[in-house]
Amino acid sequence: MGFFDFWTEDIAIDLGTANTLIIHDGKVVIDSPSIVARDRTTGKIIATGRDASLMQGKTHENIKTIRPLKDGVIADFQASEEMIKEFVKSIPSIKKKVFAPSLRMVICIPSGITEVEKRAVRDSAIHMNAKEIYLIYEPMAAAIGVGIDIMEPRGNMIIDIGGGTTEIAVIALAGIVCDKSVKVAGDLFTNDIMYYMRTQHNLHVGETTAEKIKIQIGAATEDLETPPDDMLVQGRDLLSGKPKQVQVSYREIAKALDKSILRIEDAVMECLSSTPPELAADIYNTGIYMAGGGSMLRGLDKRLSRKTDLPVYIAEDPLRAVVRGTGIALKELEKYKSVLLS
Ligand SMILES: Nc1ncnc2c1ncn2[C@@H]1O[C@H](COP(=O)(O)OP(=O)(O)OP(=O)(O)O)[C@@H](O)[C@H]1O
Repeated sequence: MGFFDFWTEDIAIDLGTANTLIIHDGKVVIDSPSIVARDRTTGKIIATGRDASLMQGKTHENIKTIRPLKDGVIADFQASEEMIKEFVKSIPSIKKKVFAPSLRMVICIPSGITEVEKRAVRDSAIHMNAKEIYLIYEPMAAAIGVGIDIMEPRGNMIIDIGGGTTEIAVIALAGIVCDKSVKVAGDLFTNDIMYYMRTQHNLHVGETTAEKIKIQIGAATEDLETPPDDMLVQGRDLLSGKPKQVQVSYREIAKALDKSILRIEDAVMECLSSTPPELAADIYNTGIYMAGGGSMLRGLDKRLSRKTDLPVYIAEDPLRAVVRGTGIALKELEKYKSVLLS
């Protein structure tokens, strides 16, 4: 270990549209919604992560909640930098330090990201005192995170359904052979539910409530083997303006999400049809792996399996697969150098 290594901390970041996760010393030390709350009069950030997320939809005119990432990329640079700084500062072993350490970072990025967007991620890391920065594509990180040996001469398909994007990739010999990134994921599912409640029940529900509906009774198909019970949903009646409650079934939510899921199905089929035949033969044997929070939507694995005639497996801890893979790449930098963009 060099002298200056005492001042260097290694961190792996999954900077997601919905959640930011950080691994430090081999452990997940931050797992928090990607949200900040800003005081409009002073311009200062007054809450970050979970605290800011509790304020969402309940703020007055002096407070604004911001989600700094949109569709997997940084949309508000200042807010995103301040958010990551707060997260890094709150890591217990870094908090104890008198001087801010310099950082060696591996950050994962969507595969459909542009050069300008990559530059923005790098610049943000530099402003945070990062002296070594590596970027890794999300599907690659997800594949490592679910335990796929990406170095092998064997094709594997991975689908990462996050908050802003769904990334589909075929990986072999440590490279992405073909990929497809669509802006259809958890956030759009939530919007679909808000729209459905407005148009079918005349009920205006907020984003937080719509996300709760998605998690509690959301489904990708109307024929679930073990369906969840109906849910009572409260919101504001669009006609009378009064608070109102309605009962909603998973079948209704499956209908509400159908169009978005069709778009994911199409993207998967497109990726499969551009896969070279030898790799397609491998995928026939290995099946498809899914990661990301969106992959937990009930029945989505079955629906994709029916569509592709392939077995579909969901990662053990889908919300953490990407950060786990990013953390492994950080730990074994030499081994994974060929998949890291420096
Ligand atoms: N049980 C569940 N069922 C359906 N969706 C879920 C469930 N749990 C979490 N989600 C959704 O998963 C999404 C977040 O997933 P994840 O943390 O993987 O995304 P992200 O990495 O922040 O996004 P991106 O990769 O697009 O930048 C959210 O939209 C959330 O509502």
